[in-house]
Amino acid sequence: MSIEKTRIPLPNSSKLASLKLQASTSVTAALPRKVLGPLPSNGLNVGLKRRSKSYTDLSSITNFKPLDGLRKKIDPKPTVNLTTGPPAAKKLRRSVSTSQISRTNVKSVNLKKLAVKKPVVMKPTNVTNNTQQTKVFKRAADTKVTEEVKPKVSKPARIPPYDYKARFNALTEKYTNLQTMYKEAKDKLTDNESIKENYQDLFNKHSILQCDMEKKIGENKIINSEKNILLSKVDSLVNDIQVLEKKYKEVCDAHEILNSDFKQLSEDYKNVSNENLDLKSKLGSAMSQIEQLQNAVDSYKAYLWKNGETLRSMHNTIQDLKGKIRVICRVRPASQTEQESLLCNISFLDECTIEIRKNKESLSISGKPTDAKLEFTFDKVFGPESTQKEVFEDLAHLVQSALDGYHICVFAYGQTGSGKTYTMQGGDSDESKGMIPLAVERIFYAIKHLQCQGWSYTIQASFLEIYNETIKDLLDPKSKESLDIQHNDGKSIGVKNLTILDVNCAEDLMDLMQLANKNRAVAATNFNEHSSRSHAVTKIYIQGVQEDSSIILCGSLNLVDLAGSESAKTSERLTETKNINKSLSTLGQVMLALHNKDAHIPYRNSKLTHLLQNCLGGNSKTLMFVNISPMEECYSESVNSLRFASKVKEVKVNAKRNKTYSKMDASSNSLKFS
Ligand SMILES: Nc1ncnc2c1ncn2[C@@H]1O[C@H](COP(=O)(O)OP(=O)(O)OP(=O)(O)O)[C@@H](O)[C@H]1O
Repeated sequence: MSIEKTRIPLPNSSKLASLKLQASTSVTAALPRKVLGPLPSNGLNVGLKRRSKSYTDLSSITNFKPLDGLRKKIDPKPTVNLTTGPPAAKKLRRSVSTSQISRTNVKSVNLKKLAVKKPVVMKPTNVTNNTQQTKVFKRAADTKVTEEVKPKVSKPARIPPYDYKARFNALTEKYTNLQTMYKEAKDKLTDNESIKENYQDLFNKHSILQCDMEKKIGENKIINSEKNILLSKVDSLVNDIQVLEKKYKEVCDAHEILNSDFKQLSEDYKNVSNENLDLKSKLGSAMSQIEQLQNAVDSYKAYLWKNGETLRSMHNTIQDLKGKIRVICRVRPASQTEQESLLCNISFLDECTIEIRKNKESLSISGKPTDAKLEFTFDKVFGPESTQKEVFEDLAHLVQSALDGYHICVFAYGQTGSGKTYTMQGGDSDESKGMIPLAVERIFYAIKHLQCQGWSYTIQASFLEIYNETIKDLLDPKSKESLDIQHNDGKSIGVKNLTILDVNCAEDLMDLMQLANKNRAVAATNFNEHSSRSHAVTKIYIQGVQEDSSIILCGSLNLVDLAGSESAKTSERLTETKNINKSLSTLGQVMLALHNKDAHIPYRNSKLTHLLQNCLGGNSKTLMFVNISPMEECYSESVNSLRFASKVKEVKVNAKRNKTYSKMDASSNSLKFS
């Protein structure tokens, strides 16, 4: 906006007053206060007040209507809050301030000039841009500076009242100025409206943005909480990572160790592989050697088998030469209680001859010359000092014969208390083991060795006693089954319903023997506190199989502990003693008949001889122990026993080996003897 100073002639006082009123109204109305702010005290009003007289008539003359229209169009109450509005409002405020400054300058300059009667007409020009505004501002500022300096300006020439033309021109110019201002204000109003619209839009956007912001704040809170959760997770993850790092380090260390171990093992594996290859080649050569050796072993086995057979036959020939029925005499030692009693005078002339006679003192008491010096020869005689193992040596050969498929019968004969049970069963200590336990041990010892030659053996056992001519199963004493003697296939003799149990080791058989001993009939006699009052028969069944040659050998070992012979006169149990003596005398008759080679052998006269039929006169090798008591009071019984044993020794029987070549029925539990 440019301002041109024009000297306007002052109107008369009435016109001036109306002009003053019109001007003040139009200016103040044209520039809304809320937009422009309060008018300065030294502004237009002041100027107009001072010049009220000169402008009153002017308005009535010119009827200056454009101001009314301007007043109506300008909104007296703009709603824009310039202090808090959006940037568009600030822009408006800035532009308004600029125009205000311009307006103030107009007032401060022009109206002051009016006051000094030098009216300056402000000729507004279209302000199109900020540069022009700035120019206006600068010019106004320059003007202000000029005003502050208060330079001495020459007063404009006063329009004389009569110069209506000049006054009209001035007023026209003023009108033009005001019109320009009106346009400006209108533009600004338009701007205001657009600004208002913009503001409204912005406000709406602001509201939307605020809502969005609130939403975002809410979201932000959620995000924050999530962030916190994530942060705590991150912390825990960091801890986990640290732990994992530690573990990773440990694993790395372990991995390194394992790597080194692996390398070492790889090297070892290589070495072992090489060694393995060497060994494989060696194995190949060894296998061929083994094959050769196997062939050699087979041929040696055959050779050994032949030799074994030869050895067996030679062994049994020797046994046969010794006699089919062998008799061994054994004199027991006197017990501590018997030491002071009179003993028989027994001499052992050699290992087979025994001399017995009555004690010298007893002879001298009788006063008669004695011829009671009796001499007996047996296969072996053993004195009181002999041990169980020494006695067993002869029996050991017969045990071998049983393994070779022979039936062996060993029985102890003698007076009660003469040491039969001791000889057959023995005592509790290892050294005092009798013939039965020693024979069992020898059987299992021999089986182990024979296994190397391809033999496999099955061992079974049964225990019975003949008491008062009744057979009792010692492994099942309460059995009510009838235990009768029967001939199996017309060859072997057995007992019906007798318990026969498998035995896998020597200990098994010893346990069975102890059980049988508990069930055996025992009573006190004059010569023995625990006298056996029955004949006890322990039978061990032996079956050997050699798979290569399909040979089956069936042998048996019958170990008989006879009841002690006793004088019926001295016995308290007559029936028992009679039965014992009867069976023993039948045994003597059988031996005599066998010795005499009688046509009839009275085996069936007693259960004992009937059961031992095959052992005494048939296909069997027999060993008889004749036990002698050293006591002088037993002299007669001892001599009787010795005489009986001598008879038995003279009996000749033919033993046969029980050898078959048939395949054995493996499912069969019981053994069948041919
Ligand atoms: N060789 C021996 N060494 C040591 N003691 C023996 C010997 N022989 C027998 N005895 C002892 O003599 C006693 C009688 O022996 P044992 O019981 O064996 O006689 P028995 O002939 O069986 O008698 P019975 O016929 O009455 O049963 C027992 O105490 C036994 O220990």
